[in-house]
Amino acid sequence: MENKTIRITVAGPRGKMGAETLQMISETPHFELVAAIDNKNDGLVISDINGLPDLNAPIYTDIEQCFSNVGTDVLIDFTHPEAGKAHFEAALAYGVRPVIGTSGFTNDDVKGFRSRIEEKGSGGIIAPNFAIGAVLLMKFSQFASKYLPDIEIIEQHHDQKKDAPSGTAVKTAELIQEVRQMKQQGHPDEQETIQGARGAEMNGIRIHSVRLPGLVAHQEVIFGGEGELLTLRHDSMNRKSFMTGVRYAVDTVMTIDTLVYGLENILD
Ligand SMILES: NC(=O)C1=CN([C@@H]2O[C@H](COP(=O)(O)OP(=O)(O)OC[C@H]3O[C@@H](n4cnc5c(N)ncnc54)[C@H](OP(=O)(O)O)[C@@H]3O)[C@@H](O)[C@H]2O)C=CC1
Ligand SMILES: O=C(O)C1=N[C@H](C(=O)O)C[C@H](O)C1
Repeated sequence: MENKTIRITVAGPRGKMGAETLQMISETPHFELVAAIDNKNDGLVISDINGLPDLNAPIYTDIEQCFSNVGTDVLIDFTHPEAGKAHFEAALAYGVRPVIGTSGFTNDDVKGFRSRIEEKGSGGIIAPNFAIGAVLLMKFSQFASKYLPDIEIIEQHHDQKKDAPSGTAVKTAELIQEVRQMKQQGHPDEQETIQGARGAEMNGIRIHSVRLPGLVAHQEVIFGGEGELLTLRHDSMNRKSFMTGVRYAVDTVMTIDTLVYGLENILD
């Protein structure tokens, strides 16, 4: 049976993830790019922008105007948290289903998204990481943490990343917290002689953020036990690595009436 065409608007089309998403849409027969939301280039079309695919979709700076003019089923957002929150609200107001890849949201932001989706009876997906291997790393880490509860997370990203720690590291710590007894790690009297030396702390787990040119998106979760270490690692070598998950999220969001936070909740 042929898939019904899904009409998609992309927010952040000039960004690293937005541009890759446009390419993925153009290669997916049942996806149609109907518009893009940018913070400039209002009135142009995607093919007017150097380096973007040859697509005729109009660019809007005003998302409400976009949704009033252009019938959209799904909004894909890869921008930054403030814009993502505004875009999420606008999508719900116009009956558009949000698929949000932007990271840097707080716990309260996610709670807010959930209650807004429930009020509207709509469907939405927020995924801190769309790479299948990264989702597996998170689940494997959750499993391992039952047996090896001393854990440190090291996430490594390109130096253009604005948020730290990464959404993936935060989600990993959240998944671990669901099964691991609260535990303060390290020596109880440990002191930092340089602030930040031990990284950020979440639920008793340390998270270390590395930012360097040359990196894309990488994460290690290190488990320490008596006389043994376990290291789980995932590497995204390019941004195509996220596209299988984005495609899957777009198809899935059309079939749900709740907020899904994390791709692990919808993988079979
Ligand atoms: N879930 C996942 O699997 C992944 C998530 N991400 C997350 O996605 C987000 C984007 O990442 P990335 O593409 O690398 O970042 P980029 O900085 O390359 O792209 C962000 C784009 O959003 C644009 N933008 C900012 N504000 C608005 C707005 N109000 N309306 C429309 N566009 C806007 C920026 O424009 P300008 O440059 O003019 O400010 C820029 O073009 C980040 O939060 C990142 O952490 C990244 C990779 C994978
Ligand atoms: O900014 C990025 O690049 C990435 N951001 C997401 C995050 O914060 O976890 C996902 C992936 O790590 C790439």
